[in-house]
Amino acid sequence: MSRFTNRGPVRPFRARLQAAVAEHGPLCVGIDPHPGLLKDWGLDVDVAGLEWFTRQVIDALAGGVALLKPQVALYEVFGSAGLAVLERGLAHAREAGVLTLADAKRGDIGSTMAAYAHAWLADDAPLAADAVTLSPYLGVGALAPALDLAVATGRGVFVLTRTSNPEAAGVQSAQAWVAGSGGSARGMREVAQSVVDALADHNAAHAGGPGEGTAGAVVGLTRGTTGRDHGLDLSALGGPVLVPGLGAQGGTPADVAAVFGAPGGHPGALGADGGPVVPVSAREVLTSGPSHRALRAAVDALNGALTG
Ligand SMILES: O=C(O)c1cc(=O)[nH]c(=O)n1[C@@H]1O[C@H](COP(=O)(O)O)[C@@H](O)[C@H]1O
Repeated sequence: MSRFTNRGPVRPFRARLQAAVAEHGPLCVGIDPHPGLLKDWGLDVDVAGLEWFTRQVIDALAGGVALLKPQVALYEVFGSAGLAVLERGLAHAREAGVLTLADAKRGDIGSTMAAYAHAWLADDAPLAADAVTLSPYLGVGALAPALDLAVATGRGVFVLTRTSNPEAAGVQSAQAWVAGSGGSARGMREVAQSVVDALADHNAAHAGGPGEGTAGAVVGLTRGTTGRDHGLDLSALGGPVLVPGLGAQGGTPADVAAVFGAPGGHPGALGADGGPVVPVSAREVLTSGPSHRALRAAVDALNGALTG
């Protein structure tokens, strides 16, 4: 049965994200159950610990945060039992009314991509989330099954453009020849920018329709970007921007403001219909658990600093 049965028309993911950001602030909290965190929370590093950790984060933060981003890898390490925990966690978050972004970083050739898309974005999929992260190394065009399914089901995708890890620069900053399509011109362009431009073309094709703003970009915040522009032209993106790198990776709320302009989506920085900008923190927030009150306080403090 469709998860949207009896819910009426589905609002596009970006509109739902914008509403959640307006209500709670821009922060996305990563649910990253690292073994060290499980131990710090007094849990065993096993499936029961994973389940308890996941449930506590959701119970503590549903109703207080715009977006939760479970890190799929940290469930996969437990095999099928770990994926079952993730499945139950996604269902619990859905019931609790908090948006979820499955951080699976999928990307493959078209026919396989269709299966990945179904796994994370179809109404009847056990692991369906509100959005999923994608990797464009096989070409942004290869991601079409996911972008199209997200449009059809009112979900979203976040595609890696400039990631927060230093090793990425060699690939993402390389110059690529772009043949030009949609609104983007022919010519040489940074790989990261060519991905942004392809996402902008997708969003432009769905502007004003049910798939508006489906394609988001991941633009990492790192120590290296402090005080500088992120070096991408996001003005035509027309979708949300996920910004990992806060806290454990060295980024601060001041860096978000410096690099992206006003937090939460700034019309001047992203174009009139761009955003919202959604900074991510996992470990920095999670280390304050397992107390629900402390987790919520950590989120409130970060949201305050991001919007202050
Ligand atoms: O797609 C992501 O979420 C992501 C992209 C990126 O460029 N950098 C990055 O750190 N992430 C993810 O964001 C989370 C960051 O976790 P913390 O460094 O603990 O806040 C991890 O789950 C990463 O896999």
